[in-house]
Amino acid sequence: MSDSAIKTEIRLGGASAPLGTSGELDLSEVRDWVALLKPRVMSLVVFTGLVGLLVAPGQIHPVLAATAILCIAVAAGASGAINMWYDRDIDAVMRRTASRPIPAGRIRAEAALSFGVFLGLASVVLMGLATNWVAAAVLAGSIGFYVFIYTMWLKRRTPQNIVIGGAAGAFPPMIGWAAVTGHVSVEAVVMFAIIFFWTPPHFWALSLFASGDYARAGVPMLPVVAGAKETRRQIWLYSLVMAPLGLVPTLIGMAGLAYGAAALVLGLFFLDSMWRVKRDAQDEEGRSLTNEAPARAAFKFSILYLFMLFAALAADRLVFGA
Ligand code: HEM
Ligand SMILES: CC(C)=CCC/C(C)=C/CC/C(C)=C/COP(=O)(O)OP(=O)(O)O
Repeated sequence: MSDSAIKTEIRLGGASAPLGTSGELDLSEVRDWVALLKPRVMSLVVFTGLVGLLVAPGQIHPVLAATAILCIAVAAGASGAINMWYDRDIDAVMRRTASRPIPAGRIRAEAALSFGVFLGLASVVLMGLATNWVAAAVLAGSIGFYVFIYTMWLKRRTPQNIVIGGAAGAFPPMIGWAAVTGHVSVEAVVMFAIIFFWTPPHFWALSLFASGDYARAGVPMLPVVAGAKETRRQIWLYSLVMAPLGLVPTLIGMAGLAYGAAALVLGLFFLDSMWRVKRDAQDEEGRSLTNEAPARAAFKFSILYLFMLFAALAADRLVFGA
C-alpha cells in the first residue's frame, strides 16, 4: 500500500481532523491538490496559450509574458478543480476518475471548491493587472465556459456538450494574443477555430473506448446516446473541417509556407488516423471488433497533432519571422 493510501486510511479510520484541514501538508497531499488542477490537460492548454502570445504582433515584457502564461495555467487548473467539485458524484462511479482526490476521500469537496474559486479569481485579477482587461475578460469567459456552460449546464444534458462547451479549451491562444495586443483579431479567431473543431474528434475518439464509464455514470456522451457508428461518422465530419482549417494561418498571411507544409502533412496524418476510426472493423451497430484500437491510437495522435501544429506555428514565426 502506498504512503498516501495508508495516511488516507488512518485519517478515515481515526478522523481526528476533517480531510484537507489537518494543518500539515505533506508531499502526497500536495500531489492531490496538484491533481485537482488536471495538470496533464493543462500542459497543452498552456502551450497553445504560449503560442498565441508568441505569434502576436507587438512587444510584451518577458516578466509580463510569463505572468500571462501563469494566469492561463492557474485559470485552467482552477476550472478543473471546480469541475471536480461539481462532478464528484459521477467521478466516483467512473473507473477512470474514481481515484481522484475528492471521490477517493482525500480532499473535502468544499475545500476543492474554495481552492478553485480563489485561484480562478486570482488568475483573472492578476491577468488584468499584468497585461490588460481584454485578456482578463476572455480568461474569465473561458473559466465560465468550462464551469457553467460545459460542466454545470451541458455535460449531463446533451451529447453536444463537448461541441459547445469545448470552446472553453479553444480560448487560450486568443488569451495569449490579447495579452500582447490588447484586442482579439482574426488571427486569434483562427487559432480558436482550429482547437474548437479539433475538440470533438479528440474527445469522441476517447469516448468510443470509455463509453462504458459514461453510460454507468449516466452522462449522455455521443456513443452512449447515438451509438458508436454515429460517433465515428461525426468524428470524421469534424476532422474534414479541422484539417483544412489548419492551413488557414498560411492562407491569411499569419504564417509562412514552412508552417503551411507542416500543417498539410499533420492534417493528412490526422485524417488518416480518424479515417481508421471510421473504418474500424465493427458490427452492424458500429461496435468495434478490435477493442477500439484505432480510436485509442487516434486519441493519442490528436494530442500530438495539436502540440505539433502549434509548435510549427511558433517555429515559423520565431525561425522565419513570417
Ligand atoms: C470539452 C473539451 C474536452 C474534453 C471533454 C476533453 C476530455 C478529455 C478527457 C476525458 C481526457 C482523458 C484523460 C484524463 O482523464 O485527464 C483528456 C485528455 C487530454 N486532453 Fe482533452 N478534452 C477536452 C479538450 C481539451 C483541450 C482543449 C485540450 C488542450 C488544448 C486537451 C488536452 C488534453 C490532453 C493533453 C490530454 C491527455 C492527458 C493525459 O496525458 O492523461 N483537451 N481529454
Ligand atoms: C484558460 C482556461 C480556463 C482553460 C480551461 C479549458 C480547459 C482546461 C479545457 C479542457 C476541457 C476539459 C479537460 C474537459 C474534460 O472534460 P471533463 O471535465 O468532462 O473530463 P473528466 O471526465 O476527466 O472530468
